[in-house]
Amino acid sequence: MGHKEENKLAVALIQADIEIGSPQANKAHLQELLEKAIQGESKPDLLVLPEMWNTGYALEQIQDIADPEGEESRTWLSSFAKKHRVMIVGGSVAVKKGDQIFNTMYAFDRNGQQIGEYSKLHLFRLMEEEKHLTAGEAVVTFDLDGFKAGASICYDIRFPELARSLALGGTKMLIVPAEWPHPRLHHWRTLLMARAIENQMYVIACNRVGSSRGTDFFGHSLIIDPWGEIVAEGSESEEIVTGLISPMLVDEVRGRIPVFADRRPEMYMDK
Ligand SMILES: O=C(O)CCC(=O)C(=O)O
Repeated sequence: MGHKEENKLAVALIQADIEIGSPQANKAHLQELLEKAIQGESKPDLLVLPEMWNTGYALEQIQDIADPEGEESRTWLSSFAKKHRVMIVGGSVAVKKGDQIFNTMYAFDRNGQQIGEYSKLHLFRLMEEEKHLTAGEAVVTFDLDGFKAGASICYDIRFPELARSLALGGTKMLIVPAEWPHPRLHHWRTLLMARAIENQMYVIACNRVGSSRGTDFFGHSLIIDPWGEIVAEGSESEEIVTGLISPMLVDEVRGRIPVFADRRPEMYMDK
């Protein structure tokens, strides 16, 4: 399956600033950052973008500026992936389908083939997402160079059920694009850490930076290994956060503390 030496994958998180309500400016800016990411010393295998990078949280204009069927975003991401033989999890984009708007992640393999589409399951009421967006209806995984990855967007990480069901389905890495703001840095780091430790999987989380309409986004993109160790963490400024992951470590950690074998699903009050 073309695994790199020692089965490691080089991951680059595009911790970008996003201009609210300006899809074209954002695409042009991200193009520059993606070019920069692949020119680094070791070329990444996987690029990850932040949440809603096309529009930001311009919810009152979203009907006018969301990408119809995700067509433009998908064409762009797919051709970048193919040209540079790199996998991309394209953060998420505001997508218009009929008169509904979704917050949707698209994933591409090294041939530019789309291998995943996931729309945010849990809409964030604090920002009135539910008034403007339609929730996704599916839990989604895709294959990244032979390793199963699971999709999750921002607020989704507050729902351990989603990450757990992905882990039970064989996911080895949880990919989390976000626009997570101050003052909830503590929640962001702790929830991501918990999802990694309890599910014994990698958590790969790309948050935006910058400010929009009085909200400050803190970056702190994170790559956390299945033992809960931080492989890489971003600052609060725009940057490309890189780290090497070794999905084989997931099996090792799961073998060491056999949490999945020790579960008592028949006892849990979630029926
Ligand atoms: O849950 C949070 O605190 C932040 C979530 C969020 O900003 C989002 O889902 O867009």
